[in-house]
Amino acid sequence: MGAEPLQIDHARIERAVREILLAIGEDPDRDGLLDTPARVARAYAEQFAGLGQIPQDALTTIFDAGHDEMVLVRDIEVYSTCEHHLVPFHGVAHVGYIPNGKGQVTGLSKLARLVDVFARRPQVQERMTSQIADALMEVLEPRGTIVVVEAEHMCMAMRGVRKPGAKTITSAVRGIFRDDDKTRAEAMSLINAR
Ligand SMILES: Nc1nc2c(ncn2[C@@H]2O[C@H](COP(=O)(O)OP(=O)(O)OP(=O)(O)O)[C@@H](O)[C@H]2O)c(=O)[nH]1
Ligand SMILES: [Zn+2]
Repeated sequence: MGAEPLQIDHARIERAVREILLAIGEDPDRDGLLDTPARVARAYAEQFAGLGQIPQDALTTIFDAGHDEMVLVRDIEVYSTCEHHLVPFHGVAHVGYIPNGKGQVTGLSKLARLVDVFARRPQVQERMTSQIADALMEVLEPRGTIVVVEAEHMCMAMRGVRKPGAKTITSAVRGIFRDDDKTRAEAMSLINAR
């Protein structure tokens, strides 16, 4: 099942970027900036491609692996865009789940694809973390899921409070990971094992 692909309005982005360049006192017609509005439009189309996607677009492969214990993919590189300042935040996501009684699992790469569906949108880290967990619960119907995201926000590093290196850690636990301390602790020890 796939959603209608989102139509990013390149011409509109180009007009807006030209306006911003004028507003900061730049000359959008100088050589180096001539192609910038079109480049930004292409970059935004990629950065915000997740707006046109739904979790089912990512979790396309579900099969019976006869495995009903924890599956955890750690250190999934994540690049997203802070919706407050439209600058990047980046880090890693750890995504785990325990399959349901039918032993249904998804392809490992699909967990990383799911992360991207939500990362490639204007985001706050907390919502992105919850959305990944909720989508996994909805599509895979596992016994539970855990999502932990560790990220550095450029809006806190390069501007504003200027604290490079500060890490924000968010987590979302559902099902058995919420109800059972031992299961959650097992996942956290796997996530933190270096
Ligand atoms: N909770 C949360 N806050 C975020 C995230 N990304 C950015 N922020 C914060 O959003 C807040 C926006 O605060 P405002 O006071 O409206 O904006 P601002 O004047 O640019 O704030 P400063 O960044 O402190 O200069 C800031 O504290 C950011 O650090 C996020 O993913 N989650
Ligand atoms: Zn920000």
